[in-house]
Formats: sequence, C-alpha cells, structure tokens
Amino acid sequence: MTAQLIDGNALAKKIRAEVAERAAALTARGKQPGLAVILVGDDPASQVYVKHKVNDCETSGVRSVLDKYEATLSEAALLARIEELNNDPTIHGILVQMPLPRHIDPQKVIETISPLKDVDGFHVQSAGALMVGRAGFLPCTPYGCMKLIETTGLSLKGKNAVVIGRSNTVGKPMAMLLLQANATVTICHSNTADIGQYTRQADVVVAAVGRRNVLRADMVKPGAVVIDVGMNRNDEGKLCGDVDFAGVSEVAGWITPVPGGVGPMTRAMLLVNTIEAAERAASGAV
Ligand SMILES: Nc1nc(=O)c2c([nH]1)NC[C@@H]1CN(c3ccc(C(=O)N[C@@H](CCC(=O)O)C(=O)O)cc3)C=[N+]21
Repeated sequence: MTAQLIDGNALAKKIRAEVAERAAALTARGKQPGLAVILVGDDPASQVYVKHKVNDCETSGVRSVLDKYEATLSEAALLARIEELNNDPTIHGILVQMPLPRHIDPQKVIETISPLKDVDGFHVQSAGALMVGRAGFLPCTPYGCMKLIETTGLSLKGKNAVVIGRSNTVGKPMAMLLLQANATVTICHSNTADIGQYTRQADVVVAAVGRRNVLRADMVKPGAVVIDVGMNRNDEGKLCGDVDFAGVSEVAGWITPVPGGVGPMTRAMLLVNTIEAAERAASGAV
C-alpha cells in the first residue's frame, strides 16, 4: 500500500467534539439543539444507520427524537407528522430515513420538510441554493467528502476532479461543491463509454455508484485522491465500497477506507447541519 489512508473516523470524532461545544453553549442558554429522526418500516440497514445517528446525537449533546412507524403508515400521516415537527420550536433538524415504503413519494416528503430544518440538504430549495452559491444546508455525504479531501492539503483550484455517479443525494451535489472549489469537474455515469479515460486524468476521484470495483487500479492516476462513497456488501457479507481498495491503494496518493471513511463523516455533517440550524434559530435569524 502506497496511498495514505484518510481516516474518516478520526475526523468525524474531532467534528463531533466541536459540535458538542456549540451544543453546550446553546443548551446553557436554554436552547438545546434537537434533531427529529423518522424511520418508516423495518429495513435492517436503516435500523442500524438510525441507531448510529441517535447515538451520535447523544455523544454530542444534541437532543434526538426518534419516531418509528410501521411500513403501513400512510403518506398523509407522515406529512402531518412532518408539519408538526416543522412547527415545533425545540426541533431544529428533521431527517426522514430513506428509502421509504413504495406507497410513499419521497420527493413529496422531502418538500414538506421546512427548508430551515432540512439538515439532509435534500429539499429543492437547498439544492437550488447550492447550485447558485447561496447559503443553505449542504447534503451530508458530499459535505463530508469535501472535509475529507481538505485533510490531504490538496488545493482543488485548477485540478481535475471526476465524480462517478449522478444521484441527487451524492453525485450531483458533489460535482457542484468541487466546481465551487474551482476544480474542473467531470461527471461519469452508467452511460459513460469509458470511465477510465476520465479517471486516469483525475487528481481527485469520488466514487458514488453503489457497486463494487467500479474504480480499479488501472483507472487511477498515480498520487490521486480517491474518495469512496460506496456502501456495499461483498460475497462474504463484508462491508465494502465502490473502489477496489487493495489495487487502488497501490496507485493512489490518498484513499478513504470503507468502513471508516465517508460513512462516519456523513453522520458528523448531519450534526454540523443540525447545530447550524439551531444556532440560526437561536440568533433569531429565521
Ligand atoms: N434521509 C437520509 N439521510 C441519509 O443520510 C441516509 C439515508 N436517508 N438513508 C441511507 C443512507 C446511508 N447513510 C449512511 C450513513 C453513514 C454510514 C456509516 O456510518 N457507515 C459506517 C459503517 C456502518 C456499519 O457498520 O454498517 C462506515 O462507513 O464506517 C452508512 C450509511 C446515510 N443515508
């Protein structure tokens, strides 16, 4: 292994400590930050993630409210609960865990969350703010990826960055953040003829597809920064990313592991957004 490991667990821990200080300051003024997490159905992966998020809140002094519903919950009932949380002054962030059962329209759910409490950064208003460079909540995963890239000390200005994947939650906002940092950005996706042709020119590659071995050693420029957003299981049921870690780490300059890379940072940035929302509310800015 020649690449240096980017330690997402360590950075997330540091960020949680900073969040804890800001949370304590708010709590001392009687304004403890609060995050509502809504889980619908019993998807096992979602259960694990949500438990992590609630634990993170506890260690950072953020109050969390966990609403668990049966998979049969009606869309109308979910929207009504969100409205209630929108109007609850003790709640500063609202997260509805995805995926939702098929009879519930996720876009409708997201648009019902007040943009002031949209700590996932999934609302069209948040997406629009990012697009035009205005203040708004950044989606947690791309936000965390930018923090991970920062730790390498690489300046993105004038560099080539390739994002593999074009989801609304990761790929698209990731490309926008890299563009804002003055990188030259390429988005590759399922219709891209030869992804390696692009990634071989890239100083930074962010892989966010959701499939194993999307990025292999022969596709990477020596010394490149490689950020692995993937969260997959291999044949042995072990958690693995989109990057062939063993191969790519012989070529890259920096690489994030899975687990212990982007995942913990996604959760850390959720706390940052929640604190940000609570501070804005406390300052009467909203
Ligand atoms: N409204 C909403 N917001 C989300 O942010 C959201 C979502 N829905 N639905 C599901 C995805 C997935 N996601 C993860 C976050 C952290 C880890 C994470 O912390 N992973 C650990 C390992 C966890 C394990 O052991 O399973 C790691 O990479 O080290 C994983 C996955 C957030 N998501």
